[in-house]
Amino acid sequence: MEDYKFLFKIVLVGNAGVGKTCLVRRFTQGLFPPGQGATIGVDFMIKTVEVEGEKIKLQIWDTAGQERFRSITQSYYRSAHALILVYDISCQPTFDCLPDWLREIQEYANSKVLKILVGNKTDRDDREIPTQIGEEFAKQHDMYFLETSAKEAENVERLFYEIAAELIGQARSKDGSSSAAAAAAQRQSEGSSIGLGSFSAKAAQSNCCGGLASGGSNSSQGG
Ligand SMILES: Nc1nc2c(ncn2[C@@H]2O[C@H](COP(=O)(O)OP(=O)(O)OP(=O)(O)O)[C@@H](O)[C@H]2O)c(=O)[nH]1
Repeated sequence: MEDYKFLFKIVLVGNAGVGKTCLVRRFTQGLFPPGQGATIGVDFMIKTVEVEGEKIKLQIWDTAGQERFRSITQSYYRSAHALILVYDISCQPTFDCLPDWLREIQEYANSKVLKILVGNKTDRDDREIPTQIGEEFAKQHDMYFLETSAKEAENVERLFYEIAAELIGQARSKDGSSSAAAAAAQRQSEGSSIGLGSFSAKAAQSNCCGGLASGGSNSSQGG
């Protein structure tokens, strides 16, 4: 039987092509998969981590950035303990859409959800959004901030471990009340510590800024 102290749900949102799937794969599988297609609907993966001596199960939901899936993805916001809002530091339109994403979050997520702004693709040398601009936006909107590269594994572990640590802190500080109790109540034995959700697949990519960032193909990824 698998034993863990808390289960936290983390949902990734942001424009198509910013690298949400790659961040999740890097963290859960240690891979930077070539030729990721666009996410259809929602994918989820599970990883158990150890933080401050506690076993924590992270259920990570990777949502589709494409507009046409918005009604599906919105339904996953509500139960999230943390929301990671991702943009691409080399693609201004993905940053310009952040206020729209915040409106969605405001409307559909729990008001106390932990929000993290992530500027991904720091390995690219065609940066359009300076770090400071991202930082300021995050501060204005009461979000944590981190820049990452799924490709080079920069700050990816840190992102998820810091979220886990923060959520543990929150759960402990209101021990006995909603969040800790809810998380503890969800303790249950399940399968392996890393698993791929099955009700979505990857299909042909529609990318941000009109083109593929790194020669992505249409290879489909079974769900
Ligand atoms: N250079 C670089 N490219 C990246 C990085 N992360 C993702 N990419 C590329 O960006 C493209 C889109 O990545 P995905 O992870 O599929 O993007 P997504 O946000 O999940 O897209 P949707 O599923 O459509 O919402 C792919 O070509 C990736 O190879 C990164 O850290 N650096």
